[in-house]
Amino acid sequence: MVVLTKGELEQITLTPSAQRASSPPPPLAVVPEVDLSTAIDGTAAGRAAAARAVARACEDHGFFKVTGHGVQARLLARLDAAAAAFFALPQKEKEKAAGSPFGYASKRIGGNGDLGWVEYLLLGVTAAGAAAPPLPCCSFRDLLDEYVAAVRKMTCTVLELMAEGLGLDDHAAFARLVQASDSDSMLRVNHYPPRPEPGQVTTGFGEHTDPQIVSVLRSNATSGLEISLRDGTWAAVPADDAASFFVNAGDALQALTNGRVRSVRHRVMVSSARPRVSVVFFAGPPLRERLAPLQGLVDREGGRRRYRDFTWREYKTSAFRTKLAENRLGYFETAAAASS
Ligand SMILES: O=C(O)CCC(=O)C(=O)O
Ligand SMILES: [Fe+2]
Repeated sequence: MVVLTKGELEQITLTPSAQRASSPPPPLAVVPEVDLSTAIDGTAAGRAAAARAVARACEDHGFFKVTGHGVQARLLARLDAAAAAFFALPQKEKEKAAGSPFGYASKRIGGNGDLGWVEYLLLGVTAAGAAAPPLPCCSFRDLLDEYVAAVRKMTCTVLELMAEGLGLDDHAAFARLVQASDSDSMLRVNHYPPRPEPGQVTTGFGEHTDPQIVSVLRSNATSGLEISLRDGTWAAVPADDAASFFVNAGDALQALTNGRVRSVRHRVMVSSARPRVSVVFFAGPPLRERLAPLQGLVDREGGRRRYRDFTWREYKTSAFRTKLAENRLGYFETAAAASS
């Protein structure tokens, strides 16, 4: 993997609160693991077991690891190599792909002053694949399309299992939103260079919840990701083996499930001697989609509805005005949820 030597990231001045010079890292998270192969090519009983495992992992943690997903290891290795080659380009070259909201950016996350020790490519995803700006790097663009197709398919399998495991009659309730030709999904490729000062820990990506239904994430087997547990403490996600994916529930799923699945707060802390590269597929609904807690799940709570209806466009407009760390879903809570 590539290390930036004299990049512009090194000129970021982060606030002292973004640094963690001496405090010990948080304990390791126990991340549930679901083997999708039993659902993809297994028996009905295997599928039912995988559905239960996905639903349990969602309800307990909102964060889990999937293996046996069927996405080819060769594709993942090629993507890692292409991402490393892109971020190793001279700054001027990378900036040819700069844009807002999509394209290359460094250190600025969103439009409200959030900074991190990160540079990234944010891409829209269309029915045909990744809507990338012209990228000054070889075959990156074609690979992104291939990757999006494979990961979207796997994400939809996970979402079908989730609906099944949560006991919904409509097993396509979540997956349909991501399969729609106008689904508002995105892909982000993040690069966190190692810190130049030994022992220094810096915020790579400040704490936040992801807006979409789920985010499906993998990295180059490098640590840094941390999740907030139900009691509010932080836990470090053990580095993955570069062949598995992590699934992270987002705000849209929390609303659709009437709060039964929690959108997991997470952040990336950078200390490692290795650069971290992560690739995140954000599976979102169409902008026009009206999201409301699913009736079957509201009924199970004695009719108590925790979120009011909102279109995905409304959520995004509202979230766009906030800082990264804010509780963006709070704005859509009903009085019943706020008082519970
Ligand atoms: O780099 C990571 O592992 C997580 C990044 C992240 O949370 C995001 O892009 O939303
Ligand atoms: Fe995130």
